[in-house]
Amino acid sequence: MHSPTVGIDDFSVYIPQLFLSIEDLAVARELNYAKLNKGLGLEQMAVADTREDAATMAANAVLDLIHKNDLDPRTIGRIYLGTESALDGAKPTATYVLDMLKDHFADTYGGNCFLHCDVVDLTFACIGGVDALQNTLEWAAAKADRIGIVVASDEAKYEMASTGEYTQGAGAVAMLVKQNPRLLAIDPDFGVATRPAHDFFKPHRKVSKREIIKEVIGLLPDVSAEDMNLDQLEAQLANGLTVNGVLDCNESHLLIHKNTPVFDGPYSNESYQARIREALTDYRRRSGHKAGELLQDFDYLVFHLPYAFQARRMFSEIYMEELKANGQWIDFVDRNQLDVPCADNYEDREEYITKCGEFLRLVSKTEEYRQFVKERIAPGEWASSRVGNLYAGSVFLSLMATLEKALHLEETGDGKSICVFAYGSGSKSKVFGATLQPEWRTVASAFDLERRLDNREGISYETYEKLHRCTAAENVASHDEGSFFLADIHEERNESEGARHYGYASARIEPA
Ligand SMILES: CC(C)(COP(=O)([O-])OP(=O)([O-])OC[C@H]1O[C@@H](n2cnc3c(N)ncnc32)[C@H](O)[C@@H]1OP(=O)([O-])[O-])[C@@H](O)C(=O)NCCC(=O)NCCSC(=O)C[C@@](C)(O)CC(=O)[O-]
Repeated sequence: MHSPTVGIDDFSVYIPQLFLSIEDLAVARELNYAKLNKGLGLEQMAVADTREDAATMAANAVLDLIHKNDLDPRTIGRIYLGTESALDGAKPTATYVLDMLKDHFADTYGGNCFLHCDVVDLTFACIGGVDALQNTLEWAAAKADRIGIVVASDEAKYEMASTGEYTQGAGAVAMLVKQNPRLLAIDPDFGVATRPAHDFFKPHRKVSKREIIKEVIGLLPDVSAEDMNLDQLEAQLANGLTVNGVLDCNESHLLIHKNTPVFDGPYSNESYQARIREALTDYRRRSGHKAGELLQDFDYLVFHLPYAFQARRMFSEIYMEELKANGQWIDFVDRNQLDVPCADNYEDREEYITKCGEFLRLVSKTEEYRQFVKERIAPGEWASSRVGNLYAGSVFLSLMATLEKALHLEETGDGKSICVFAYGSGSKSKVFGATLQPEWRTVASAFDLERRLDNREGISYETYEKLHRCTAAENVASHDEGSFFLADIHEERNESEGARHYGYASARIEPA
């Protein structure tokens, strides 16, 4: 049976209005800016404002997609959200997105205009958006008139002064998924590799009441925790069944969920490198593509980018394996006068593994590899340099950046193909192929990505720190009309505790 062409018809992006220059962060942290800029490709990081969260960013991206494509909300069968910045442990963030959109379109299409729209969150670190896409592609393939939206939205926030801080970012990418797409047809074969890992995660952190009491006593002048009867204080908090406060709860401890992850940078890089290699092998097994033909089969390679230069740094291993598979490796080694480490020369296995890592870095510094990066990978890097990590949205931002860059290249006609490498910590990679469709130029010309990034507002390091510490009471951006915002969070400890309410700031109409 002939299977229909399904894929992405259009993209919309929402990036917060505020950014911090990486140079200013480097000065504040006394870091070597050349390392961050030349080594990791960082220029700016998008910073979420006080009244922005994963739901507002997703809703803003979806709203733009709906307007751009003149969609009737009643025809949208699903909105699937990929996020690791969930606002609730049970209620999907996607329901908040739906709430905002429903209110926005109620006057035109009625208050029930999204009643039959299926929404859900998919979470798998940075790859949740790709999981949502794969699922929605299969759904759209099953029936001709199905229209689905996939949106990936996150705030990538790390502890201050950690090695993740300079990779931070925020934003959302929404995409329209349907049959006969104008932009990108996506092949049904997705290669996948999954191995449970603790390279980056956001656990529920367990804090005992005793620990909190000790910390509070430590803040008091002239009192020491040693002088207090901690057992008695703790026992006072476990009386009866009613919950009278934060510490006066029934459990012996509190579970705290933080947006900032626990992570091991070098290990996360190793996981990324291994998983994309394994997923590529699986992709070949499923699709029939052969080892050694990657650069013949695909014009561009697009990756999840936790920072702009991640892919170029991690891909050298696959590059080497490709050359080995197509018989060009020996010539490459000779031309570049490389000394290949040989296991027999090392008694210590660790030393040999270190040598192999150093050797791969040398491969990545060759002129041939640099040229390969310039042509196949770099077109997808520039937006990441200016935005930082979007977590679930990063791989899609990189796709948009590649297409917007390709607009300026005459030779990029329809029929050109892209191999996409997605990664999510924890850990999983998916590899899939996409092909540019005849109308891709018209669609990509309206992305407006570069102009949107140019129109943002730079903030000082001091303002960034306030936003990071959540001490700014109001939005900082001087211009935030035409977007959804977080109005308030219900604070009273009753049946509505924690409920979030959102609003929409209408765009100001400038006098003629
Ligand atoms: C990613 C790391 C580990 C990087 O760690 P790091 O210590 O910042 O950087 P590094 O030392 O590994 O590399 C610095 C590069 O700068 C170069 N350099 C040095 N000095 C100079 C100079 N003066 N001039 C020019 N270049 C310079 C240096 O040579 C090197 O480049 P190389 O040669 O290796 O290509 C860190 O930023 C980190 O911990 N980040 C957070 C975790 C992360 O992003 N991991 C990435 C993989 S996991 C992932 O992608 C999933 C994730 C994070 O998105 C989460 C999810 O799935 O939800």
